[in-house]
Amino acid sequence: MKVALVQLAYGDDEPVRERVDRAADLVRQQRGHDLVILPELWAAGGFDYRHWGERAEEVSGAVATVMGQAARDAGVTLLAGSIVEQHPQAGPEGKDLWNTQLLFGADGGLLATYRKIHRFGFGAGEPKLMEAGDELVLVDLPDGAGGTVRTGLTTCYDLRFPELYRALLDEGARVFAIPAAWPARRVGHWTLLAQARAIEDQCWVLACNTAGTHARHEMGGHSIVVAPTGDVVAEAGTDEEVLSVDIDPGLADAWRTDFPVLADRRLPGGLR
Ligand SMILES: O=C(O)CCC(=O)C(=O)O
Repeated sequence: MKVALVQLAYGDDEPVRERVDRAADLVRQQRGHDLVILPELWAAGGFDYRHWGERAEEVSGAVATVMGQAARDAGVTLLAGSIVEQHPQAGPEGKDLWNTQLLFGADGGLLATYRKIHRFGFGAGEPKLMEAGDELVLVDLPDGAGGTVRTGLTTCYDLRFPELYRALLDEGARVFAIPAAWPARRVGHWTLLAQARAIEDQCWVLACNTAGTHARHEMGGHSIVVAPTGDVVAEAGTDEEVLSVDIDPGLADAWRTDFPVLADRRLPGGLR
């Protein structure tokens, strides 16, 4: 299964429309891959809270339209990172925005959406402006060999919450796909937690971060592909870069057989 992680770099000086066209061109250049992944909130700006309201759109909006076309032009499954989703019906906290991933099939059709469950910002940014998602999302993605591989979708800060990945594992995940806008200051946590999730759940981790500096936040880059064994198969630097990697989805099951740690899971009585 050939995957491409498009570690987009952007700053405040690039108009959103140009960024969208540039990202679409990068996706079109990935023809031949089975899966292409973009980072979190790359069009609206991962930390550009002030502009989220005006840049919000429905899951059938302008960014989605361009990304669907790019997926179809390239003939790839495209996890187009996330958008600031505006929905006519407000959520339980009375807000109408979500941080929502868009997944397109190779025919350009929208296959799935995932609303970020853990909002980052400690009372500012996401928790102030957005609702939290509350649904696990798993999709069976083409594995490049005529089959499919069960893939769990999560976003950025979700990476800090191992119980979410256990839940995805228990729903059959072999791969975790993780678009992000993770800052440079804590990039050590990012690479370490990506490896931890791969090791503890014996899954592939495909973690696509943002590069560049926007809204006074330097992004960390270091997009990373980690095998179910914990081996780092590829890791980007800090600039814009496309990580192109051939992964064997069957390695998750092979490794679980070789090293059957998941079969030894136990919960003390009170936690069952
Ligand atoms: O957890 C972190 O350190 C960064 C998370 C983050 O930037 C996000 O979820 O947007």
